[in-house]
Amino acid sequence: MTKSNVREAALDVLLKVEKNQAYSHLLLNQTINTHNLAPRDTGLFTEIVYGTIQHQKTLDFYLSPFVKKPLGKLDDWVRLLLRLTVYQTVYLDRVPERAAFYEAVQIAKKRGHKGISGMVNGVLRSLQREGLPDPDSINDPIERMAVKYSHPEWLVSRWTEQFGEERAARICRANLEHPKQTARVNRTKVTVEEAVALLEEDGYEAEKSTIIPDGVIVKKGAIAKSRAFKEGYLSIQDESSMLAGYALGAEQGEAVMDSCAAPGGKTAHIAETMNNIGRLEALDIHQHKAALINEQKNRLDLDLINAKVLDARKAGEVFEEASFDRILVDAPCSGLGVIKRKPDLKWTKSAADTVRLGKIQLDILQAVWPLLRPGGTLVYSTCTVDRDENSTIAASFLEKTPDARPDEGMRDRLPEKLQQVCKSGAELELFPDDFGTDGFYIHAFTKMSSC
Ligand SMILES: C[S@@+](CC[C@H](N)C(=O)[O-])C[C@H]1O[C@@H](n2cnc3c(N)ncnc32)[C@H](O)[C@@H]1O
Repeated sequence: MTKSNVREAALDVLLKVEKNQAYSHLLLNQTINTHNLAPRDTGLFTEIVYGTIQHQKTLDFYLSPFVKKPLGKLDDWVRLLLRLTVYQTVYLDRVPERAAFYEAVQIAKKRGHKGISGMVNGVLRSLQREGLPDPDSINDPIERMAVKYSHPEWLVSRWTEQFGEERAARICRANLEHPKQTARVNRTKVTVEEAVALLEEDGYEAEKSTIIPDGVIVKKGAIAKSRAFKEGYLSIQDESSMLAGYALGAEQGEAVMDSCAAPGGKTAHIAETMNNIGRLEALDIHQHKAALINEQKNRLDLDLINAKVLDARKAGEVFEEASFDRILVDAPCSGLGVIKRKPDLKWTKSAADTVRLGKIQLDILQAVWPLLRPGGTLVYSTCTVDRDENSTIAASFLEKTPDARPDEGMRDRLPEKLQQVCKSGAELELFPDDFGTDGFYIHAFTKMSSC
């Protein structure tokens, strides 16, 4: 595939993301497979798609002085072509400006009439001549931060209110970084050292995580294609997500429920910490997603996992009261902690989503609570950075549940470095700028014995 086709393929994906609100990571994988992109093109293609979505607000700020009408009034493909071209010239060292401009005009000629290619050429040349406008010239602090770090204003304003201006800026900056490629070692099969050695033997650049004992960072090579992955020694998982398993602290022989389990990343971790011995019920509301849990179970040889299609809010109709030692509620959430990996989330989610999802989270917590035995542990976790979910929901749950207490022992079950950033013994609010992971939230509760 030529470079120009790579850019056209990127433009097509961006158009689909914008029009259908389709998820970029799914479309990206589809396009790589259907176009049979060579590995060297895959890198540029992925970079252009993610980078353009990630930086779109800043890119629009750069472009708008040079486009006569508001950018929103341009045809979608023209706006996206301008964005992706400026993205390459500003953020990618290896793409010469001349080449990116030339390709953009060629694509515009192919897709539109002569006037459009002339307009694209004119805008790009003016920008080249006059230089990029400076976001620091914006007076309003929220708008300035939103433009500078390419986030929607509602989100910047919300994070500033919830966490202060400095932390909000750090979150936004961290969201623009490239995500680390990380995996969790299946300790029922190999040690971390053995997994790293196997990856290196196969030409991967891998090292132990500095924050998670079972974690591996892979700097070069696709984990999913590795022998170690195929043999079931590794699971692809962000280091932050590995924390839920530690916080739960499930042990061999216990009865455990993972109430929102698909695709099964944390279920598998729990099964590994239980040494594949005991009882592990893994629920998910969606039939097709429960199949993903079974895929993990089979690949990793963790046969204690019992996947079930079930709405956790109805778990009481299926399971007996007080029948579980530990329950994980890794709840559906707005995902605002994973913007680094899924940049479309910041443009598609709204404040209303956090309220709607927060309510579902609370309903699930209350529904599964009776199934926990006295003295047992429930861990509530999300991959969002938002207090309308997370701490507000945890507080509401505690208020409505007389026999629930914060489990102050949770912090001691976490890896050492994470203990230092816990808000209390029972609560961790992990920001994407803390250790370069995704943002994550954990609150552990324990059930009082009624005596
Ligand atoms: C954050 S994801 C879970 C990720 C999973 N724990 C992992 O580590 O792979 C939330 C999951 O909850 C499921 N879900 C949403 N509402 C649910 C409900 N009422 N009962 C059970 N599962 C639900 C979704 O289908 C989704 O798979």
